[in-house]
Amino acid sequence: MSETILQVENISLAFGGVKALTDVSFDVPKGSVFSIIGPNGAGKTSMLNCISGRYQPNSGSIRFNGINVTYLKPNDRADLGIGRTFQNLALFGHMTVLDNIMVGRHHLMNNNWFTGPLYWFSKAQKEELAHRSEVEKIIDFLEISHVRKSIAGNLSYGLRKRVELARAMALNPKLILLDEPMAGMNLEEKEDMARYILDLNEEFGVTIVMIEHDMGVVMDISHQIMVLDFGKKLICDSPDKVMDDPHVKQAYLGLEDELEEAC
Ligand SMILES: Nc1ncnc2c1ncn2[C@@H]1O[C@H](COP(=O)(O)OP(=O)(O)OP(=O)(O)O)[C@@H](O)[C@H]1O
Repeated sequence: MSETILQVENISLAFGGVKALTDVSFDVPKGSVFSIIGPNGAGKTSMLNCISGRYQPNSGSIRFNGINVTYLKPNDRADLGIGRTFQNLALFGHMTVLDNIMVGRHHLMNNNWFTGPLYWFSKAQKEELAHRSEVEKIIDFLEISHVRKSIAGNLSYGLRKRVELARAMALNPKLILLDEPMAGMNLEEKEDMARYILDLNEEFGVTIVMIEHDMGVVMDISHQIMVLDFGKKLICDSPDKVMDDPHVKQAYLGLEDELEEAC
């Protein structure tokens, strides 16, 4: 049986009277691509936010590599190896691509406001160069070398999404949370992004938890899919079993054609 990297148990979360999540439990196997799907407002982003630490659930627990992270701050979870990208782009638009990715690296740096001024005299310079070389590897992997010095805000949407992935990778995550990585992309950009996600998973061994609305992509690259509906888990299984499930078809009523196509 494969090892579990993320164990989510009985998570419930409410905003006032709105129940965003009700008693949701699931396990993510280490090294897998795990997708969360469901209609609008089903609780997908809320679940990602509970895992990253942006939201604290009202009840339940989240364990990462056996460590209870339920009440840890987002930065502490990042230190343990949980990285993420956002549904709406969260890059520094006025900074270069390179600087945006270096920001993702900062939590791994020992250099700080105190040692920074000693840059030329201390280990800080060496450290900066080592980090820079790691960042260059990521830039090569994601094929964004040609825009490394460009201002992030001036890039096409597809490229900005790729830079965001690069920044999340810079953190050296063991688990990466992707919130709609292909939203707003054309077909070619989607194919590229799907390939990068698969390579990240297969070559770098990073576990992926992804929210994505494009059912074709979800079916193609996921090992497991969890379906949420009105904040509750409907099913969590292999892509084929999920798409055959009558409750899933019911939740996606009106989207049967899309489901058929994806199958
Ligand atoms: N910060 C918040 N404050 C109040 N209500 C919220 C907040 N975040 C989410 N909700 C509510 O919780 C429910 C689940 O929202 P969530 O964004 O998690 O769904 P989703 O499945 O990601 O939707 P979508 O596919 O549209 O992004 C919705 O009813 C939403 O309005």
